[in-house]
Amino acid sequence: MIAAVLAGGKSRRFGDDKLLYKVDGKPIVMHTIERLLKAENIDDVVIVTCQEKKEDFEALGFRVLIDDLLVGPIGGIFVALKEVGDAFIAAGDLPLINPKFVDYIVERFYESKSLACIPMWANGYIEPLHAVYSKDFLPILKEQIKKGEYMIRKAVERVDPCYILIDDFPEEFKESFFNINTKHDLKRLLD
Ligand SMILES: Nc1nc2c(ncn2[C@@H]2O[C@H](COP(=O)(O)OP(=O)(O)OP(=O)(O)O)[C@@H](O)[C@H]2O)c(=O)[nH]1
Repeated sequence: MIAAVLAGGKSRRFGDDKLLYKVDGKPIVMHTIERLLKAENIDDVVIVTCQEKKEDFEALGFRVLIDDLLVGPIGGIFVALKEVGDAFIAAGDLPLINPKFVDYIVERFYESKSLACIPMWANGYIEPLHAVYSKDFLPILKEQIKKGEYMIRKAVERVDPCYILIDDFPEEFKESFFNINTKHDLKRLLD
């Protein structure tokens, strides 16, 4: 399966583009990508970003898809599924993403035959940017985007997704969801 890394965000909370910010000599997005490529079920990575950042991300050596909807992550997922079919969708700012957990989610997706396989916390909060979606989810995304309803949760609730209860997993799997929003979040990575 292809992993599509969303990289069309504004990084308002971070300041400059957080995905290109270097930690240990490597852009944060490369930390995410290298871990994704360690997953046995991931064959390759594509990056979904806006036209202006195309070259910056191409320089990393991966295929870049252009998202010109720019309506938030839901638009990035739409572009990815349209271009590559079923995909593991990951935010670019997940430097601790766990390859074994990624493999587990992909396996559950194949077994469940659902349109989406999404991790969920016990309080009902979902992690839609660390999840697998089927290309058959495209018409639902299209309708939601057309309506101006950009919350991924709303699209997901229209199908019967396979939810994976995160709380049942060990700490190293939970770390997979640690994401960078501000410069302060970098501290945990560097510790
Ligand atoms: N392709 C694409 N990716 C997006 C879009 N919006 C956000 N992303 C990506 O989705 C992931 C999560 O984004 P956020 O951290 O919530 O948003 P952000 O815009 O990057 O950051 P803030 O401006 O601080 O909210 C990041 O990897 C973003 O690059 C979009 O419109 N298109």
